[in-house]
Amino acid sequence: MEQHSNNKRRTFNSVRMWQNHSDMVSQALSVSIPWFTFVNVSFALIILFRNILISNFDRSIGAHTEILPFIDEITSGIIGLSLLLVLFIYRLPARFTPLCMAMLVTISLMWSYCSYNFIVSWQLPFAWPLSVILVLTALAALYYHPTALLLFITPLWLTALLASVQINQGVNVRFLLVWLTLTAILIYGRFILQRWFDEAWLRYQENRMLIARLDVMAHQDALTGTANRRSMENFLDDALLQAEPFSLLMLDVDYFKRYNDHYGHQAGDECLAKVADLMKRSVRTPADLVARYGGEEFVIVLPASSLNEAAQVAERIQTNLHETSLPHATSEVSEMVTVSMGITLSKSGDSTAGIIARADEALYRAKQQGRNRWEK
Ligand SMILES: Nc1nc2c(ncn2[C@@H]2O[C@H](COP(=O)(O)OP(=O)(O)OP(=O)(O)O)[C@@H](O)[C@H]2O)c(=O)[nH]1
Repeated sequence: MEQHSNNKRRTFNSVRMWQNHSDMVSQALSVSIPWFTFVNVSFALIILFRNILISNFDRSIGAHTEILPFIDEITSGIIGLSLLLVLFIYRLPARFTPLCMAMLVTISLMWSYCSYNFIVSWQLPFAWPLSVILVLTALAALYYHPTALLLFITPLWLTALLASVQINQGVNVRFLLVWLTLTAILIYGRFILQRWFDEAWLRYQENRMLIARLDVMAHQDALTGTANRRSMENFLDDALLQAEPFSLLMLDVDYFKRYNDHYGHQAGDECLAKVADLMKRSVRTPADLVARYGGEEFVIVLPASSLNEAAQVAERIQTNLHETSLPHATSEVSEMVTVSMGITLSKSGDSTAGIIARADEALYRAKQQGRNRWEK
């Protein structure tokens, strides 16, 4: 039975990948952080191997070469920290812990230091696009996580402004305009991306509710709210795979044709729903399965139970039925609605059809012996 519910849970979980919004954010993080790292590591490697990629690069920059070894250490640090970040995201359940935040802000500060020196000390214009690409990468990778995004882009973005003030010895209006335009592009872009993310979450939730509704429709009997025949057969298949024996009751309402003929089909429906409710109240635990087998016939499966326990459930059904006192004026056995039941115990090598057939035979005997009773 455990396996049955596990199987069900597994199927359901594969459909419901995200339990909540933060699960969705976690999944997005685990997908985008490797790419974010790839961009950071690639840029850091380009800087580390600059003299191979551009001959005599270090000699061409002239002044302030004493900080070059420090820049190399910093870019190596960026590579190390970026790889650690991926590792953390995969080891932890893909959430931004304070440690990940600290790593992110450190990477950004390291880049800020590099780009400040590229621009201010060596007057290298390619440092601007480097900052812009890094910021746009962060936007694409982290737009759904505002704190992480802000932690990464703020130092870089402010450094770009600071470097411009330094290099121009004051505020350069044209640069300020470009900087402000890029800031607006960033903010607007994040807003649009976030809208798509929220839209996707909304659609996902709607689909989840729809799947849950379809799941109920596929496994439940609409009239009585009990399990339907298909889910009963699945339950039985699983129960037969377990080592522990279980018992099964088959129940049929006595003289139900006459009930319908006398009270009408709609009253018949109501009677079946009441009998089903009463059966649900009579079983031992919610793990016991009450199912509508067809028409006015029901099946109860009692996992890990003996024939005696099944007999106790049968007795409880009869007592509850007696207390409920549903009138049945045309029954030959009572003035109230009664039921007949067949009980059987599972055997090794049993099949679903076999155990149902045995319960059916026992039910037939109960009918033959006068109804309003149970037989095993
Ligand atoms: N109201 C209603 N009647 C149903 C439903 N499904 C089956 N029935 C009726 O249940 C009756 C079953 O009748 P029979 O199989 O002859 O059995 P019975 O009258 O209960 O007699 P015994 O079982 O021998 O006691 C039929 O008249 C079916 O139409 C249902 O969903 N709603």
